[in-house]
Amino acid sequence: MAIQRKKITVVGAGFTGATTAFLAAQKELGDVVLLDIPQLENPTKGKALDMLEASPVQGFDSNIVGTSNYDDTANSDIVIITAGIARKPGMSRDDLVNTNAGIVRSVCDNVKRTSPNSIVIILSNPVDAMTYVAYEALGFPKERVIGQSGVLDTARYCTFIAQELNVSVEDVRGFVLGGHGDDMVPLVRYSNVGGIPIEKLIPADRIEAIVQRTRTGGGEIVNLLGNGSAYYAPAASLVQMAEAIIKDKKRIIPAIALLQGEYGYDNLFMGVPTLLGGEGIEKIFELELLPEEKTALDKSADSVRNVIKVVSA
Ligand SMILES: NC(=O)C1=CN([C@@H]2O[C@H](COP(=O)(O)OP(=O)(O)OC[C@H]3O[C@@H](n4cnc5c(N)ncnc54)[C@H](O)[C@@H]3O)[C@@H](O)[C@H]2O)C=CC1
Ligand SMILES: O=C([O-])CC(=O)C(=O)O
Repeated sequence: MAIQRKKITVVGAGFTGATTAFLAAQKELGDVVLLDIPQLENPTKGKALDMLEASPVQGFDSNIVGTSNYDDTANSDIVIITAGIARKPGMSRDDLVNTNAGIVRSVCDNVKRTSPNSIVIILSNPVDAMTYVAYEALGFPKERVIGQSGVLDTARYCTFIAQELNVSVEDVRGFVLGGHGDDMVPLVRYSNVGGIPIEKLIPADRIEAIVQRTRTGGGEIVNLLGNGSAYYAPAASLVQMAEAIIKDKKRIIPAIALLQGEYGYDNLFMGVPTLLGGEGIEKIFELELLPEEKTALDKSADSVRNVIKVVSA
């Protein structure tokens, strides 16, 4: 019997979407369909063809097509949603909420029709609220609606720790809990380098500086770019999540999940450590938090709730 390649659709062929498509193809995760609005059909086809023409040089056999027609995305295994507007200097992610909620809803109506069995990963900001919007619009089981924030936030955190100690990023472990906003919660107590707790290696004031820089890491890039937001690290993060699902790797990865009692929150989408495998979110890990950690997480949860209120009103 012929082996069926996996099919990955990336909705939104802008900076994050195009980069994600290329990275996913380079890793041969499956065949990639890149979709944008009809007004951008030719540029989307052009980007996809350009990527495909890199395949003999890079040595990958994934197919990549560009389209504006959801029929071409039919029966995708994974759909990654990057559609929407990005912020500019002076804006918060929450300023995007109304515009992007409309876009994510309309994208999800199409995904529901054409790829009813897919696992959907949402990137569009404000991403915790957009994951809620997608969940409502798709009507899929909660395991199959996942938001991306924790891989990226953790990657930034680990980058800064590795820089501080001048050690390999490969030996740095940690993770970030909470909403994808300036009050996210990097968990210092669970962070280590080669198994050594970072509190034994980095002075407290420097750890605090790293935590703060992580929280505002997206804004740092927005200010440097001047006309858009980060896309290389976000795309790499999406591809790590897609790979965990496609290869059923059962990785422990922080992701935005629907919380129904976990950490004391009900019906809230927020970043928590999850087990990602072939079924999507196969488990949520609930850690015991110190009172100050729980207070910080409550603050982040309140911020997420306030944004979700805007889109559920
Ligand atoms: N959750 C996270 O960690 C991150 C989230 N983001 C968010 O991802 C989103 C995309 O960012 P970029 O790719 O940099 O923006 P971009 O502006 O480069 O690309 C967005 C693309 O979406 C397309 N689009 C708009 N409406 C659409 C629709 N109805 N159907 C299909 N495509 C549609 C646009 O035409 C555009 O090509 C933004 O909301 C940004 O804030 C970006 C980085 C990290
Ligand atoms: O900062 C932004 O607007 C984009 C984003 O979510 C990030 O890079 O963390």
